Formats: sequence, structure tokens, C-alpha cells
Amino acid sequence: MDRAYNGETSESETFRAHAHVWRHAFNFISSMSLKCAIELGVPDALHRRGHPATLPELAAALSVPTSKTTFLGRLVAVLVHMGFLSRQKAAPESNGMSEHEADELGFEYSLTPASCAIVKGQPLDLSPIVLLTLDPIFVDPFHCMSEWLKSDSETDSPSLRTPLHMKHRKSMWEIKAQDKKFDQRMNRAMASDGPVMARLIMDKCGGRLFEGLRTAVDIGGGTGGLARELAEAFPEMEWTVLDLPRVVAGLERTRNLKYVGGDMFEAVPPADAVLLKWVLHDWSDEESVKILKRCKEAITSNSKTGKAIIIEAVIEDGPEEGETMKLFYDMIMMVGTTGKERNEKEWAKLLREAGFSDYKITPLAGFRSLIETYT
Ligand SMILES: C[S@@+](CC[C@H](N)C(=O)[O-])C[C@H]1O[C@@H](n2cnc3c(N)ncnc32)[C@H](O)[C@@H]1O
Ligand SMILES: C/C=C/c1ccc(O)c(OC)c1
Repeated sequence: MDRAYNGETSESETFRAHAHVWRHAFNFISSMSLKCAIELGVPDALHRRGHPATLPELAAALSVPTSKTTFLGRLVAVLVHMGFLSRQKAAPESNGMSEHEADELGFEYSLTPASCAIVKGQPLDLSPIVLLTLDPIFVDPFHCMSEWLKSDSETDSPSLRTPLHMKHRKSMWEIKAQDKKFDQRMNRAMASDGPVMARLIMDKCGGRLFEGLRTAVDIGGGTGGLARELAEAFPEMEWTVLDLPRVVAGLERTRNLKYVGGDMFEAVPPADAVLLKWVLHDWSDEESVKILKRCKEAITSNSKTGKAIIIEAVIEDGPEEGETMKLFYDMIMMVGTTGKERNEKEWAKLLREAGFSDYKITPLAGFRSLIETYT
């Protein structure tokens, strides 16, 4: 019999184990409370206000009716607990409340560093990524994970390719092509990561990264969230964003940045540097090698000193808290795409198979790295 059942385990140890289970079972409450706060615009309202708000003031600012104020208070309690709001005792005279009211509602709430990071429209706003991650299109298929794991891929029915496929009877890419709202949500989430990564890349690599290079193309670059920043930082270079025609339709070129609609599995515009951020983790090894081969052709046809620059997680490198994110993104890739997160060995193998020679990994802050590889 297991130690846990034979009485040798101390009670406190058992309770610690139970607490561990409880916490993990209820983790989704944190995710959903965060999602709700973003949808309601809680951080935005406090940011606009510029000073702390009592619960009734917050309710008014969010257009939550008086009949729902106490319910909002229950969400707010969770947000305080999670570190997305801070709570202080309000000075009673500051809000004109009687002492009795102050007992119940005498707190004021303000932003924390974590909620500042999800104020909409701020340069480094993470809220679009949260809303994409917690979209039912991604969350629902997690309920199918066990069923999917037991289904035999050998039968190779397309509907068994991913749990997302199993749930929606379509691939993520088909949904993205058909559902305008989801398409926008995803494009926005990706674009919002651009300025963050551009800043990290410039901090860690500076001008060295593009030294001697005249042209660059961001493959699967979405609406240009990253390329626009880099085009501004490196104005003497010519920049191109390649993405599917409907993603880049109607996007205006700037002085040194243009958009090209196309299919990266077919052809990639020639350039000295090819960028791939958060693209290869969407695809299996076979698919990734195909993309990388197109990239290699694009580089060699243009330059002898060219390189590919891959911005992705490298599993097992970097600090502990980064590791959690890599593991979680690996689940998202497994549930939603045919891709995966890769360790250094797996990256090296992909690059070799696609015909790249050497590579160099520079860890960026957070959970991603920059991989430079040469033709
Ligand atoms: C996860 S997003 C990453 C976007 C961007 N690189 C970033 O990091 O913000 C993947 C991108 O690949 C694009 N994509 C998917 N299939 C493609 C294809 N066959 N050719 C070109 N782009 C493609 C999608 O439209 C999407 O913009
Ligand atoms: C819920 C998140 C979905 C997602 C889908 C494809 C990606 O490449 C990705 O990269 C961060 C995120």
C-alpha cells in the first residue's frame, strides 16, 4: 500500500497534497477571471481614472448596473488575490460615506504592475494574447485531449490530426480563414507581440544582427507587428512581410516596408535575411523543413552572407519560469496545430535537414530565443 494511505504520512503532508490538487483543479478560475477583467475593461477604467476607485465607482466606470455591484465585488476580490488589483482602505471622508457603508465598501482599488501590462492599447499590452489564448476555439478542444490521445493517428483521418480538429472538424487555419472575428483576434494577438520582441531583439543583439544586410523578409509576419518596428529601427534596409493574401490584403506599405501575399510552402521573396517568428512551432518537422528549404532558396539566391533568424522558444534553455511557458505553449501547439516547441537538438536537426550550416542561439528575456542560422 502506498505511504499516503498507511498512516505513516503526517496529516499535514496529506493536506498539502490535497491543497496541491485543489489548486490545480481550480486554476481555470484564475484564467477566466483574468479574461473577464480584460473584457470588462477593469484595468482600462482604472488607468483612465488615474487614481484608485471604490467598488461603486468602478462599477459605474464599467457600466455594471447597481444590481450587479456586489457580484462585481466578488470578481474584484479574486483579482486582488491574483495580484491584478491592489486594495487599500479608503479615507471615509474622501468618498462621503457613512461609517457603516465604509465598513462594507470602504476599500479602494488600483492597478498593479501585472494589470498595467493588460491596459488596452499600451505599447506592450498583453491583453490580445490573453483573449486569444482563452478563446473557446482553443479552450474547448482541451476537453478532447484524452479522447484524441487514445485515437490512432495511423488511420490518418484529418479530423484526428489535432484535438482542435476533433472538436471543430476543421484545422485552426481553416477556422482562421472562415471566421473573420477569430482571424482578427489572432492577427491582433500576434501583432501585439511585435513591439515587445523588437525591443528585446534590439536590446540583446543591437545593430549586429542586420550588419551588412540590405533586405529582410518576415515570413508569416502577419500584419507586420514585428517588421514595422524593425523597419523603423533599420531605416536603411528594405523590409517585406510575407503572409497569406487575405491577412495582408489592404495593408499599406510604408517607405521601406511592403506586404506580399503568398504561400511560404511555395515560394519566399528573395532577401538577405529571412525572419520566422512563431511560425515553425505551428508546423510538424516535415512541414517546417519544407518552409526552411524555401527560406534557404530565398537567401542563397540573393546574398552570400545571408541568414535566417528564427524567434521561438528553445526548450530547456533559460530560467525556470520560462520553462513553464514553454511547456504550456507546447500543449497549445499540440492541441491546436501540427507543431510543437523544440529543444536545441530538435532545432539543430531541422536546420541541418533544410540545408543550413551553422547556428547560434541567443536567449531573449522571457521564454524565447533568437536562432541565427547561415546558408
Ligand atoms: C502564429 S502566427 C505568427 C505571426 C507572426 N510571425 C508573429 O510572430 O507575430 C502564424 C502566421 O503564419 C501565417 N501563415 C500560415 N500559413 C501560411 C502560409 N502557408 N504562408 C504564409 N503565411 C502563413 C498565418 O497567417 C499567421 O500570420
Ligand atoms: C492560443 C494561442 C494560439 C496560438 C496559435 C498559433 C501560434 O503560433 C501561437 O503562437 C504564440 C499561438
